[in-house]
Amino acid sequence: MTTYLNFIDGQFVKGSAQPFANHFPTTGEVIGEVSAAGRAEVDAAVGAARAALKGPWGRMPVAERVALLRKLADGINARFDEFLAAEIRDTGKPRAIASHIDIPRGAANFNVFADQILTASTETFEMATPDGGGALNYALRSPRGVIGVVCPWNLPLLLMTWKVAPALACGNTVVVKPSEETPATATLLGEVMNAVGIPPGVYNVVHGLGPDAAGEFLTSHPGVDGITFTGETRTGEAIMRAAARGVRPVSLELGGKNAGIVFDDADLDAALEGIGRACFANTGQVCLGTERVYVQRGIFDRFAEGLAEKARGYRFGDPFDPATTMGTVISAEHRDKVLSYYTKARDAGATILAGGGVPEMQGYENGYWVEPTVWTGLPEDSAVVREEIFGPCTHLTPFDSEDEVTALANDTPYGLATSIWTTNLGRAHRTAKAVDVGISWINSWFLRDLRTAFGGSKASGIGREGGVHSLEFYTELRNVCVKL
Ligand SMILES: NC(=O)c1ccc[n+]([C@@H]2O[C@H](COP(=O)([O-])OP(=O)(O)OC[C@H]3O[C@@H](n4cnc5c(N)ncnc54)[C@H](O)[C@@H]3O)[C@@H](O)[C@H]2O)c1
Ligand SMILES: O=C/C=C/C=C(\O)C(=O)O
Repeated sequence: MTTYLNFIDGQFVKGSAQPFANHFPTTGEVIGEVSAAGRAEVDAAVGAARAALKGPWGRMPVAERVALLRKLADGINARFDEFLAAEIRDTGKPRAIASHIDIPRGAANFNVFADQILTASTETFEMATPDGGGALNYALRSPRGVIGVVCPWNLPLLLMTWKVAPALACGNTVVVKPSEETPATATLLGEVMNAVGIPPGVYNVVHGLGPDAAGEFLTSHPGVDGITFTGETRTGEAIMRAAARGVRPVSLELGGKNAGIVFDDADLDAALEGIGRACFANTGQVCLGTERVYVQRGIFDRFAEGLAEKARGYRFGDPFDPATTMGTVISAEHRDKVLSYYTKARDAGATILAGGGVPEMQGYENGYWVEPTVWTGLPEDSAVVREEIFGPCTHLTPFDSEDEVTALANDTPYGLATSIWTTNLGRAHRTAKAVDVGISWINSWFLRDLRTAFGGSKASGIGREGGVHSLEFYTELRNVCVKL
């Protein structure tokens, strides 16, 4: 049985809060115990992070920091199989996903921001002055300080280092609060941090729940200078309230109810492949995923049957088996939440084109399984179409015109992502401009250039991370004016 310890000032330490079990979602069995941090450990972690800013880390030249970031990427890759096994045991996600997405990106994020900080420039302005001598303005970037990092459970390592890498690249120190569902890879990264020579206190991990626990203790701690959060919108609201005390900046990557839009001139096979992944990849637990698809009437029936066939084509099983293409959802509670929407859809009279229940799983009866599901026939104001479910399910609605579908797509409090499928160039760009989201894909989905601005509008978040946008959050930009 594994014990997941907190990582504070370069040491693994037990927490003073009530420990809790960690489950393997595939079988429901307890595989470990999480040593939850109390206020004392969170305070110690923030103190260690503050002290590290004043130590060698705070004085380290950029080139040295960059070399250490690259060693972190190498360190994760050198222990790839350990990180892979840890992520699979925590999430139940198939090896095929964790080995191609989670762990490679979890390592790559450190190289991405090592490159970014090396080439980052700041602005300079010459100005005229009444005496004719002129003046020069130049900008300086300085670290924001101690960053609180609060993470979700769907892509645990990837989404954690998506924040930690730029934070460290910019010279900050971090206190990470992984999701209570997925403690393993953040803990393992502590070992890599020590192994490559990251000074103690630069990277700290405190485990625990959110409200009235490590999450809240961290985000309300006065020693935290900025908070970066990925998770549910309502949690983001709670974190904003905590950050308001002391006027700390927040970067929020929140929920979504993303629309897929398929016009009748789309490449049908490409649209089915892309929308299929957007609906069902990672058992539908991807914030950028698609839980509502609008299909132009001319191809609706063909598309609906094709997507239903995709849903029926997944193979459930042992996530370590390379042949498995769909795993469980993260927890019994989340399974029950997803199945409650399956019930709502059925009770509301949805036409169920595929799935709608729980697969037969010989030998894995206690796993948190749900079937990939495709519905149609519900009104736009139904819960299934309005609310984020975060499972392998989607609702199809036919449409006729471009104006109609952009209105349908925008009729949501969220604004995270969309994918648009058409071979008409003008319509593609018009629709991408008209749909009010942070990220639009045309004839593609989840193609990620990590230099681009990543984030959502409306209830999907505040701020952008990625490329230079991360530097905007993880540094303070200061102007110096010199009289010549
Ligand atoms: N926009 C994005 O990039 C993105 C990416 C991944 C997931 N998400 C969203 O995340 C959600 C799923 O992840 P989740 O269930 O872990 O989200 P969640 O909000 O339940 O939890 C996220 C983290 O917040 C912590 N937390 C909860 N309440 C807190 C509080 N009051 N104070 C401080 N910390 C608190 C949790 O312990 C966890 O570590 C979905 O809504 C999904 O859309 C968004
Ligand atoms: O579930 C949400 C996925 C987010 C992905 C990223 O933040 C990324 O690809 O950088």
